[in-house]
Amino acid sequence: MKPILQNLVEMTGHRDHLRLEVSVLSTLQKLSSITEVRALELFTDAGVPYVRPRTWVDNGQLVSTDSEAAADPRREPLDNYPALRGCVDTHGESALASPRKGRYVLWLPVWMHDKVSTCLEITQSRPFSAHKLDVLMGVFQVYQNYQSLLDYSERDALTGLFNRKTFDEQFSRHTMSGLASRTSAANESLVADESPVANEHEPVQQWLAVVDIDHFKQVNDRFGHLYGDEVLILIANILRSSFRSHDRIFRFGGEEFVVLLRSTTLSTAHKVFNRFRLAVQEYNFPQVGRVTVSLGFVCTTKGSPVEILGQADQALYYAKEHGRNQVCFYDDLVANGHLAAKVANDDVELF
Ligand SMILES: Nc1nc2c(ncn2[C@@H]2O[C@H](COP(=O)(O)OP(=O)(O)OP(=O)(O)O)[C@@H](O)[C@H]2O)c(=O)[nH]1
Repeated sequence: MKPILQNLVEMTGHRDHLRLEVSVLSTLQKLSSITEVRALELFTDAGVPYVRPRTWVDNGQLVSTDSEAAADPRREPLDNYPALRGCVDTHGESALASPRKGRYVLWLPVWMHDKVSTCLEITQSRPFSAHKLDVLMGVFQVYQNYQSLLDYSERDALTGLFNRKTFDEQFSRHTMSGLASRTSAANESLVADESPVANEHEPVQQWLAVVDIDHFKQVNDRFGHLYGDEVLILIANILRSSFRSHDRIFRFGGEEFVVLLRSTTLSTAHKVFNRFRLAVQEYNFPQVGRVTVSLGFVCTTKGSPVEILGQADQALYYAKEHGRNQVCFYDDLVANGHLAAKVANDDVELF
């Protein structure tokens, strides 16, 4: 039992979901008779449920992918795993596959806010004994509880979106990995492989948008803070339904939100940001009626996190000063002479 305890201590030392996942798999892998461990990601694409490996053992090492799930060539329809599909549909705790050729597979879905996006898969060469299942479930429970604690610390209490602290961590990591992929020739094929097919004239890139509710102070002043809070919750819901699951949405504080749009072209970015703006404009907010948002966005490939955020903010304030309820792209504003490009200042470091 001692090695398991040591592994649990190591596992709960992580402050990152993916590292925690690797750590739990490494713990499970060390148990006797286990031949294979994987973490599967469950997601839907065009209404069809899929599953793909996110962490698995390769040459004796646990490896993970952070690539876009929908574009992963290893994805399979969830229907290929009937026992797991049945378990997910019935909100089950675990599922055992029918044994095939001496392979016994156990699935443990990770339920979070009544949703499942991760499932651990444990394979062994003989049937799972009751004692073994007890040990596995014990380790899994610790992992699941710790995942939800981590999740809680990463989110804003009012809207359930990721908070500013999480943005700071994820965005600096995102810009660092972007820099690495641009400077490392070895990484180029990986990045190309993981991105959706680009239009030959339009590169696929990442985009950062800052969203701010227009005249939100008036909402609070006229209807009170409770209605103001409800507007924030409803806009967070519209944000969640307007973007894809691998995009990231943060509440930055007050009535300001940030969206990180992954792997898409400039024209698609314009389209989806405007689609979100129109969805807000058309929504009938209880008591309050109509609310609008302004949005400034920029590509995340050039500059430090501070510069990128500053440029999106400049575009947002341009939108605010020129009528609100609109989407402005920083590069267009600079190209048309409406904004002066900010001079890069590598000395400034806020992250
Ligand atoms: N209800 C509620 N209000 C908040 C919260 N956080 C910030 N606010 C309010 O958001 C308002 C922001 O007002 P301003 O920064 O003046 O901006 P605005 O009225 O939206 O005007 P523009 O941005 O110029 O369109 C203030 O009244 C804050 O009190 C919150 O969590 N709940």
